[in-house]
Amino acid sequence: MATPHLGAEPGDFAPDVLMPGDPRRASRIAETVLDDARLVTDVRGILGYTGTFDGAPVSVLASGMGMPSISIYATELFRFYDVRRIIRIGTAGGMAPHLQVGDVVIANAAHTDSQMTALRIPGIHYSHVPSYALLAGAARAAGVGDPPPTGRRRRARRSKTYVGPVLSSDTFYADREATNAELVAHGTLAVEMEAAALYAVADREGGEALAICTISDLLFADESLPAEERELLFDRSVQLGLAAFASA
Ligand SMILES: O=P(O)(O)O[C@H]1O[C@H](CO)[C@@H](O)[C@H]1O
Ligand SMILES: O=c1cc[nH]c(=O)[nH]1
Repeated sequence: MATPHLGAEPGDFAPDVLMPGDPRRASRIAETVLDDARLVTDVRGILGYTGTFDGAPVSVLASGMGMPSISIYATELFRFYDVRRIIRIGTAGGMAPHLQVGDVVIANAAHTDSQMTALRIPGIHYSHVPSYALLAGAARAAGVGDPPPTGRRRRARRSKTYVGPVLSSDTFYADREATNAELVAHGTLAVEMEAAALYAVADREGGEALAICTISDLLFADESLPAEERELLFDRSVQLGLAAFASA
């Protein structure tokens, strides 16, 4: 039975789902990473595929942009399709000054300016946190906490992976320098638009979730990638997400 927003039948989705915001990124992941991927839903242009990776079933479904959108898809996956784990494969704006475009942030917490989750439990400031097992699996795969490389490898600045809090915002075009400075002073690494709601939905539905975002813009340096390059920013985050699925 399809849901209002997904055309798939029961059993069409794997228990593990990768979830980029962009439907084109979902197609590229299905085409380039999964084996035997088949389209299972295209309602509203939100594309979903199921295939395998290293023999294990894996799905990829776009979330669209923003917390209302990802909340609908995550709820329907957990509630009606027996999905157990969702890893968001996103892009984000770098807030902390040590970040560079192409770096990856694994979100161990998500602050938010949204009312969606503030209203979830009256009187409570809800903590938006990921599945510890998925977080630990992704961080281990990324070598976070390992000793720094020595010798020649040390010289090249490759894409780096960080674990830290993100801001999940309802607004992409926000003029809030003072707020951003305070957030950075409190350890926030990057801004995106879905992780907090995904974490809250996973908690509510008894599932597990994690957000892994690639930096596509720098808020402090006026650097921003064009749309076609954002579409391609997923290699490292998908690799870490799949490793987290396999290890947890
Ligand atoms: O690239 P995705 O996964 O869509 O993520 C980021 O990009 C969109 C804004 O450009 C928002 O959805 C934000 O969270
Ligand atoms: O939400 C987002 C995503 C990418 N870059 C931003 O600045 N914000």
